[in-house]
Amino acid sequence: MLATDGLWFSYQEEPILKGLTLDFSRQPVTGLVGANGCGKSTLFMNLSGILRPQQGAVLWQGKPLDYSKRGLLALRQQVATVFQDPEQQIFYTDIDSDIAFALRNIGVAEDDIVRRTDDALTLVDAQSFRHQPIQCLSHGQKKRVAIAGALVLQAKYLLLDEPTAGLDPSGRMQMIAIIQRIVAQGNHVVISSHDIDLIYEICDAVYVLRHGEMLAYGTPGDVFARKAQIEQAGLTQPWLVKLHTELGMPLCKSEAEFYTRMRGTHIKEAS
Ligand SMILES: Nc1ncnc2c1ncn2[C@@H]1O[C@H](COP(=O)(O)OP(=O)(O)OP(=O)(O)O)[C@@H](O)[C@H]1O
Repeated sequence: MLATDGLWFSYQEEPILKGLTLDFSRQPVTGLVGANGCGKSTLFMNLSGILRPQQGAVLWQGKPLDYSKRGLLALRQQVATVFQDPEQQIFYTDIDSDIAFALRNIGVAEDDIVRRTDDALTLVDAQSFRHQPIQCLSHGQKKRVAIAGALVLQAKYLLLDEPTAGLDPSGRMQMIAIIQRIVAQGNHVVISSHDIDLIYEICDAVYVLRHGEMLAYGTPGDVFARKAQIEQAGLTQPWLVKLHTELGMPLCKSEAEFYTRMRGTHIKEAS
């Protein structure tokens, strides 16, 4: 269980996160949305133990986080964070060494390292560029290497900060498929993103933050239907929700579902 209980965090004297009580274990994929500066990255750094709340707690497996070196090492094997900028997380020039780095650090046997690295690279579709130097990779490819570096730990929770930022449409679709594969393996994913359509389509639950406070929580369909509240948070509704609220079209979870339902409607009208 990964959660927060009345968490307050300030930089210097400035409160940024204000009494957040959130639970990321309720659903496989939880979204975190809010305007620039509302505290999403700060929350991720609290969840991964990089920052420590001044009041309240991060709860891991039902207990307040243990900030000892040992406690944090154990946490980071179970809760892995992939930050927005992949350059922040890549240390080596060759992909295999970079991904194996964390496993060597925790003393995993070499045979296991080879197997786990191979599995992680397959999961993120990185086998085709596995032997290229990292500096020759595109932004999207580096992002996938950074995710593989987190997956290799076999963490139960993956925190993804802006997973689709800077990706072209096909890179974005590939990222969605990767996230779905990670979830299909029984893991939890928390996604912080300004890509509101991604959050709507891929998440099972969404938290909306505003100035460090929780403004709303619920299923994407419920949360994004509340237009005034979404605008209050500095956000806009996903396009599929706009079609529903503005034009009365059926509320669909994905583009594919929308086209299927619309085709069905047209066929009925034509006959
Ligand atoms: N190291 C720091 N020292 C002081 N203030 C900081 C620091 N890092 C972030 N802040 C401030 O904390 C607030 C929240 O920042 P944070 O990066 O968590 O927001 P965010 O929701 O992730 O924003 P974005 O959507 O732009 O990525 C902002 O007002 C920011 O200026």
